[in-house]
Amino acid sequence: MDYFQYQDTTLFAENVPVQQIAEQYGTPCYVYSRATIERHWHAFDNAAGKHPHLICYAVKANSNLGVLSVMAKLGSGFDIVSGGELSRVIEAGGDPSKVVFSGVGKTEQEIEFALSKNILCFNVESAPELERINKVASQLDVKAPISIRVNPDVDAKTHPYISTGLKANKFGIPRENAVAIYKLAASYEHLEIKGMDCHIGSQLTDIVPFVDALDRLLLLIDELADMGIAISHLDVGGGLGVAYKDETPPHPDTYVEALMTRMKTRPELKLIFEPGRAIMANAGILITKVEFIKHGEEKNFAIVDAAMNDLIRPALYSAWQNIIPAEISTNNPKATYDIVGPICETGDFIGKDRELEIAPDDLLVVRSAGAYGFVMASNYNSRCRPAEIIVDKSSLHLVREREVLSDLWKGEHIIE
Ligand SMILES: Cc1ncc(COP(=O)(O)O)c(C=O)c1O
Ligand SMILES: N[C@@H](CCCC[NH3+])C(=O)O
Repeated sequence: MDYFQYQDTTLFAENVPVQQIAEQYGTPCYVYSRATIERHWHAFDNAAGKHPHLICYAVKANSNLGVLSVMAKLGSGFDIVSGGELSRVIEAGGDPSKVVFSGVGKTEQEIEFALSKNILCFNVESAPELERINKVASQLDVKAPISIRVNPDVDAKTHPYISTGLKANKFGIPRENAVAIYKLAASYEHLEIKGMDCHIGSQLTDIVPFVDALDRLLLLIDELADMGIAISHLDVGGGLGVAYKDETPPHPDTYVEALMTRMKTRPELKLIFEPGRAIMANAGILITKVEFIKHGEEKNFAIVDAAMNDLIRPALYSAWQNIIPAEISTNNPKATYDIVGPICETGDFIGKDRELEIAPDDLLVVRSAGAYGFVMASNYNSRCRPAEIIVDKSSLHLVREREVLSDLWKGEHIIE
């Protein structure tokens, strides 16, 4: 079921025509479907069934408070990578005791903040980080719950910029050093070993690397158990891919069920999932308006009001996202366009070589824009960042106002 569908020639977001959203809130704007978010989240949760588990939505994919509040109402946990993300989770009504804290560079202030909120676990990425967490916990006279992020060294076969499970990556502890680091953790008075975690990359479309990684971690858990180090949860990270074009990633339930087959003999070991993209990417669109049509010698350009500052994935990863009209029209000649923004960079494109029948003032919709969209937006070229809206059946909720000019220089000062 797709909640962004045409009825006749008109594209709808749930029960609302996209055109109406643009008229009400202007363009460019991001729109997220509540029903889609909930359906994706439940797909993970239901597939895990009765086995002890927690879905910790990866906040980095889309950290809008409205989105987080939808997730919080479902009883979701959260995977965070900064004090800022923890603050957002709390602000949105999320439960800090369901928060796992990932990331390679946690500061003392962030650790102290997270300890004061009694988070579920720190996913630790290095020996110096263990030492730092122990130090902060001892100052507060508490025990910090920790998990070690083990790098299982499996090739996730994804874009090199978003592959994280290989030896050459900055993330995690190499498999062969894992026992030593767990022993080190056990020696610290203010740490409490809770779990083991991994995250092998993002936009993975094959199930095999996930299962391989899980198998490697389970062997390690057994090895630690023999040494008297008990692990009570296993966090398998995120990374499940989505269909942007013709990819065929496993459905969340197929993915979760594949991992569950390995867990049948371990009813006590709680599983944690950290999906980001799989929940949010196809729950969101970016609406943009065609400003000009420009016919060049070699190319036709549709210059739109969204740019790489609003959605950087095409420019950064050559990512392909579908671009479709809000209203199908046959009044205009069919032509092949590069869809580009107004920013002064050749790399400022949203899509290339797209066949469309469009004219100035038409609305275009960039699909699969709910994850790593607004969160990676910037003010480059002093452009105000777009509005964000959640559609819930026939209701629209403005969950982030479009920036205004004075937001651009907030906190800046001129000198005399
Ligand atoms: C530790 C960790 N967990 C979860 C995620 C979410 O990944 P994805 O959006 O691919 O599910 C990421 C980002 O790749 C991550 O670094
Ligand atoms: N930002 C990336 C994904 C990064 C994953 C972060 N761990 C994307 O848009 O695909």
